[in-house]
Amino acid sequence: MTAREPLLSLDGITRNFGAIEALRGITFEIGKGEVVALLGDNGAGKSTLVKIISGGLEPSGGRLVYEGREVRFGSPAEAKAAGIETVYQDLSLCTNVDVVANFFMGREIVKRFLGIPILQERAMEAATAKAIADAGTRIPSLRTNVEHLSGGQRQAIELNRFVHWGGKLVLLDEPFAALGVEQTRRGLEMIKRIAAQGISVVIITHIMAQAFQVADRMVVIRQGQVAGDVRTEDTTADEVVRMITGEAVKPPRAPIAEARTTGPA
Ligand SMILES: Nc1ncnc2c1ncn2[C@@H]1O[C@H](COP(=O)(O)OP(=O)(O)OP(=O)(O)O)[C@@H](O)[C@H]1O
Repeated sequence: MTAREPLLSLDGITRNFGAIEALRGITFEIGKGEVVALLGDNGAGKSTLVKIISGGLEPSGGRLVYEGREVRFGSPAEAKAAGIETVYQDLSLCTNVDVVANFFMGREIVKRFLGIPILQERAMEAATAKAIADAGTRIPSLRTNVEHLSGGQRQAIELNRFVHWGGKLVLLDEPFAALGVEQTRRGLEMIKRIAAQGISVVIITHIMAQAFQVADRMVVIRQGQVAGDVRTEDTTADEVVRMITGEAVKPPRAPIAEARTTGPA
């Protein structure tokens, strides 16, 4: 359980695909400004869970409580409107336009002059420059088409955009899989900076060192259930591996309360 004020609580989330029970009652919380690493073996259910949180899949059962209210996201657009978004490596950027256009995609600043809509290019460029500078991201020129930027720079733009438009929970599924060492280091630093601003982050990673570098808490999923929910400072890589492989469960699951066989006299 998180020590912080919860932003999102998952309560008994299940998801079936036909006869396959991909998620079998997932319960944990994500605190405000907390970085939670979601760990687990292949097929454990991590991606399914992330899709449910971000509106890409509906749960078969259970509840999502977000900012104190039960929610149901029918689509990624609904989750995004609520401030929850999955950032996939550069998939949501338009590569044939520049950084400013990407930053304001669908949210362009337009003023009408004699009834004619005019794009406020300078205002948009200034706002993009400020957001990117505030985040400490370095990009050669905001007028560069995104196709000419590196994978790390594209990811930084996506994250900066998410923060700029009031995002509250960002989900990252193996965000550094295609990045080099230096770009990964910058990406991890950026996650920490984002979290320090009060934004919550869920990161799926198979690389234990990355989880230890960036996460406040680790939630281990095994066969569709939570096998571990621990603060990073209270665990070790060895213990997390044992939770992933099923040799350890932490905290231990509460025994199922025995049914009362005798009623009150
Ligand atoms: N659309 C689907 N149809 C049928 N089964 C699915 C579907 N999506 C996921 N599954 C099954 O649900 C289970 C969990 O899959 P999921 O992709 O969530 O695991 P994962 O932990 O993200 O794995 P990986 O690390 O390999 O990406 C697996 O048994 C998988 O085969």
